[in-house]
Amino acid sequence: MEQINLENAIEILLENVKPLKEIEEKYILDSLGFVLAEDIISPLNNPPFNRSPLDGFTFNNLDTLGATKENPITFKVISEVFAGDFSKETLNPKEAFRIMTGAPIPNGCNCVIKQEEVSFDENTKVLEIYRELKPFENFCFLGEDLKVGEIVVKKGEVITYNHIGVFASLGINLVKVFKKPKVGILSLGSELTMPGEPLKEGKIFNSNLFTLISKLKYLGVEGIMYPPMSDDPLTVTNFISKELKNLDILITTGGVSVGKKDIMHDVIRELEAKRLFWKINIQPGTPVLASVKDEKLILSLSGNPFASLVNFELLGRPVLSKMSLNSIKETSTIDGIVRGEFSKSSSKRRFIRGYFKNGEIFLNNNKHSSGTISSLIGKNAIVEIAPGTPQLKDGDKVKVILID
Ligand SMILES: Nc1nc2c(c(=O)[nH]1)N[C@H]1C(S)=C(S)[C@@H](COP(=O)(O)OP(=O)(O)OC[C@H]3O[C@@H](n4cnc5c(N)ncnc54)[C@H](O)[C@@H]3O)O[C@H]1N2
Ligand code: MOO
Repeated sequence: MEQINLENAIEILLENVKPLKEIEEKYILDSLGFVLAEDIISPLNNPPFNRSPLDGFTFNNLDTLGATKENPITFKVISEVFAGDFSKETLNPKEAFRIMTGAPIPNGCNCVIKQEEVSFDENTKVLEIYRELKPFENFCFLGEDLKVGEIVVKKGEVITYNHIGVFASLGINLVKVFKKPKVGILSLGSELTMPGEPLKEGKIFNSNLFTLISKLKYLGVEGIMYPPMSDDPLTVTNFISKELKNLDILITTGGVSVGKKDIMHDVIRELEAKRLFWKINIQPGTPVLASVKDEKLILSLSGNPFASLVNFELLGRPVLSKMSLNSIKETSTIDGIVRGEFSKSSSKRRFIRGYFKNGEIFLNNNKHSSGTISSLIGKNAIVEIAPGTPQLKDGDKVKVILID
């Protein structure tokens, strides 16, 4: 099968997945990062009453007409209103309430003065005002934040922590959201050992599973983590045909190249899945394989740790983004100036790891092989090197894919 280019591969994958429209109800704190499946309409005026923005005194501003430093106007303070109280007392001329920040402004009052601007005698309850106040000075109106019936957030928005605070401010504790895709991660290879288990001769620890599960978590999806499976096509076929029903997409790693134990080709045949493509014109991650079984995508990434990450970022993310109505964010591409160098020539379109900051992309000068993982620490980007580039030099301009 001929190697196809990356853009073609993405197009084919996107043609084979649909945005997921299943809805569930979530407690607001669990809704972070989900797509809202309903318009949120304000059930109340917020704030629900006129309220004071200051600790001070409230009265009718007409009673302050003519007040100056030299000729203060005197009020009698008849009561105190605290946040959480609600005063029904009526106010006579030249009477005032003491009021605290957030407390409802009683009927008959239309302004608030802060306590630092007045003189007040606690014993006699006499208040002196030294200036005129305007109507509704220091006055927060009922509904000034939101009016009852107003659309607050539209269906289709991705819920952020700001939305969640607004929901809470309206007394809304449950919201309808679109379900996120159920993504299974299966790593293949008889050499794979789970961290925590003893490492036998010839074996290695399974890192792909952990990279991908934690990357999904970072992107807001709880991936389904399967124990690694050895290179036995029948066992893997049976497992996938049983598990695929519970998933929206299966991502596998390893077993896609041309070796005798690269079993995914047999598995796909046994499953009677439709092969969409095998091998794309990039490095690393060339032998990636994509197939569909019962309308579920099986995306089989290269086993090498960096190759599987490149495959995931370039192919997996657009797919998951479409399935999740864009709640799983795509990577973004930006220009960067190379700091450091990459001395290998690239006949194919190549992707290497780097750290991007303020327009510069810092390359580590060793450990670029697709089997090395430690040099991924501290990296937030993949650098694209065009085919036919002899080497990358300090100061070169490159395309940078931000993978955070
Ligand atoms: N004769 C050829 N050999 C290879 C070719 C080729 O074109 N002709 N392509 C090479 C390229 S490029 C890659 S990439 C690898 C891809 O191989 P697979 O995707 O089939 O992956 P595996 O063979 O299963 O593993 C490759 C490598 O990665 C290690 N690995 C696998 N899974 C994990 C894991 N979960 N955690 C950590 N490390 C993992 C595995 O032990 C191997 O070392 O094929 C080349 N060969
Ligand atoms: O292309 Mo492999 O995908 O070199 O790691």
